[in-house]
Amino acid sequence: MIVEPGPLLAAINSPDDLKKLSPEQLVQLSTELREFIIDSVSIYGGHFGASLGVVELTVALHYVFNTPYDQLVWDVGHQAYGHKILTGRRDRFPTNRRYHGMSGFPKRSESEYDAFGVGHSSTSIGAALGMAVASDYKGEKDRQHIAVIGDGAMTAGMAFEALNHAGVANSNLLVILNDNCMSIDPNVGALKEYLTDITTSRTYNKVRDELWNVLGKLSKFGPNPQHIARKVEAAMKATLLKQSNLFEALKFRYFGPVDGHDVQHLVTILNDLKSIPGPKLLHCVTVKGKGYALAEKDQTLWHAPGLFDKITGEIYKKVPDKPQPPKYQDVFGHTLVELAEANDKVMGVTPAMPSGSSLNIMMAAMPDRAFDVGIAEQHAVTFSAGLATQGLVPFCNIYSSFMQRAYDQVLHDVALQNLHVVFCLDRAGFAGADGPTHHGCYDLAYMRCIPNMVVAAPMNEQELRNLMYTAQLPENAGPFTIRYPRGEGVMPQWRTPLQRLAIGTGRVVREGAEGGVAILSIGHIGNYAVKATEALLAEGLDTGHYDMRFCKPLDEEMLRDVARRYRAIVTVEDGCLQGGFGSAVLEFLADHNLHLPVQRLGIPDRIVEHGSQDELYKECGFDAAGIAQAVREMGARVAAKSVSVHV
Ligand SMILES: Cc1ncc(C[n+]2csc(CCOP(=O)(O)OP(=O)(O)O)c2C)c(N)n1
Ligand SMILES: CC(=O)[C@@H](O)[C@H](O)COP(=O)(O)O
Ligand SMILES: [Mg+2]
Repeated sequence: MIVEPGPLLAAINSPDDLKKLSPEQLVQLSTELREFIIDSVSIYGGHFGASLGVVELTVALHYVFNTPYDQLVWDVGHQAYGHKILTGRRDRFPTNRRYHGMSGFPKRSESEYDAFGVGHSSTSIGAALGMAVASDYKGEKDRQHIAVIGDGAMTAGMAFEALNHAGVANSNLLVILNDNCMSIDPNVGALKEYLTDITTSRTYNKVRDELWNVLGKLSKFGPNPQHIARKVEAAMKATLLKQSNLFEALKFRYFGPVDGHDVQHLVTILNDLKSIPGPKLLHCVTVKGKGYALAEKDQTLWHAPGLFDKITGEIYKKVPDKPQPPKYQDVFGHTLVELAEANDKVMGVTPAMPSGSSLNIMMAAMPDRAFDVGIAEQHAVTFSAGLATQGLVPFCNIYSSFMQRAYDQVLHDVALQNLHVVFCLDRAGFAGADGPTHHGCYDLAYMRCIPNMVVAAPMNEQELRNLMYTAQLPENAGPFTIRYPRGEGVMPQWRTPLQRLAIGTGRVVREGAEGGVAILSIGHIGNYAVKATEALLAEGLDTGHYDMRFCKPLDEEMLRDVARRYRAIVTVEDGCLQGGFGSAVLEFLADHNLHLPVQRLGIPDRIVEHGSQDELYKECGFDAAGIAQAVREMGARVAAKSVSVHV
């Protein structure tokens, strides 16, 4: 099905075309752009509410500024669909987030209009400031630099680090704060309260109302005391908002709050701001999901709803004919509550992903023991460390790729002090359609090299539960990482009894023929190895399979047995090959003089783009067919070697 753009939108192939419209036509264009996004996302999927919320802002920005010469940086980039459509990518939209298709986020390699590659939050101000300082250096005085950042992204330390720098850099930087009072879930924290306060101007309104009343009652001010009051009010507003304004305190000129859905007013304001040099912030108030009633109402659900019927609003769900396995994230969420009910030391922490991690289950059941700390991965880790110093056992759940932000905190605040923090890294391995910014490729490698750290990955729901149970036991006090992928596991009946696992022990999935090949897998990808061994058996190749469960410490006894029994090994991980699980196996074999050929399967040393998880496993050669092929090749290799030795 093709989505037809409205007549104005159909004629826009670049911002130059947009600039031919009159300011009055921008209202109609905004309606058409919004319709196009609704139609497209309903059919092709992707992020939804955030782009709807910035339609007018997007139109106004490209209308007023001279992009791409003026540099426009979108924070996170999940709201940039309108930007992509107006900058020559309208007709590519059906490929959005598809394998080999357009990226769901701005990407420098995709368009000159994408000034900065994004996906992770809170980078926009720093990047735009870097561009602004570079322009200063090059003498490009006329060049504008704009960062569009949401209220959620503004909660991160990185955003404040950049504001702190920009305030004294005096470069030509415009920060647009897109304040819709939402993150993916409702935004949290004191900054949110502050923004709500200045948006509704509670303090100012209160003082103004009191003054108004007093003056209205006093006849001694003359026939129209409220005329005087208006003048006083204007002066008071300027003083009150200026003196107490956080951004003004950081040496930004603060403008707003303004209605972010009034496109013509936005054009006027942006034109005015263009001529004001130095750091300035425009506070826009918008509605996430604007223009699609259901998305305005349930903003979390409609952040990225999947495919839906745009008329009825029904979100399509596959109706299975038999019970399906749950998502790993839900197993985490329910199991954590179970553990917390039995152990009053167990706590939960998420940096802004309560729904995505399913920590919201514990937040609802035990609100005093589960915390959304905002988009603040570093803080989430150090906060967890603080809890642990007091004998509590925090489960700090962070998406694997977002944890990259908090590496020093894991090392410095947790591992060095050997604190009992359990890191649950969701979205480990390929994240899928979100692409390289979100793939959790590196965690096995980056966690494995940290002293005191246990690193484990479950192959199924039961193992996730058992690992979580094991991790919180007092005997395992110390840092403990459990990583698992996006999506479903394999066990429809997943509420298995909780069992302690001995640290550093694997599990024999299948004992293969002696002298053959053994597959060593870590985590959920082991299920693809099961399919491979079944296919190989049908060909007469009886292949061993070991679910190692722990990347650190490795099951050394199991490895010695494997080295004795088989003549070659294939390791499989949905993580980077450099320094990951396969590397750990190689190190062990080398360190113990165990000489047998090893083929490592995993994520190669290059950027793997977006696509479905299965497409990416295939691309990297570790789907079931790829694993089976590697075993065949290893089998042939050792067979050839033994023939030549005997000859
Ligand atoms: C470092 C990092 N942590 C978490 C996320 C996940 N994430 C993506 S969008 C988002 C909410 C952003 O809220 P806001 O900036 O207000 O934008 P809105 O969706 O409201 O437009 C979150 C938490 C991320 N992309 N990057
Ligand atoms: C933009 C962003 O970072 C999130 O919206 C992310 O796409 C969520 O990913 P999941 O769908 O895996 O929770
Ligand atoms: Mg927001």
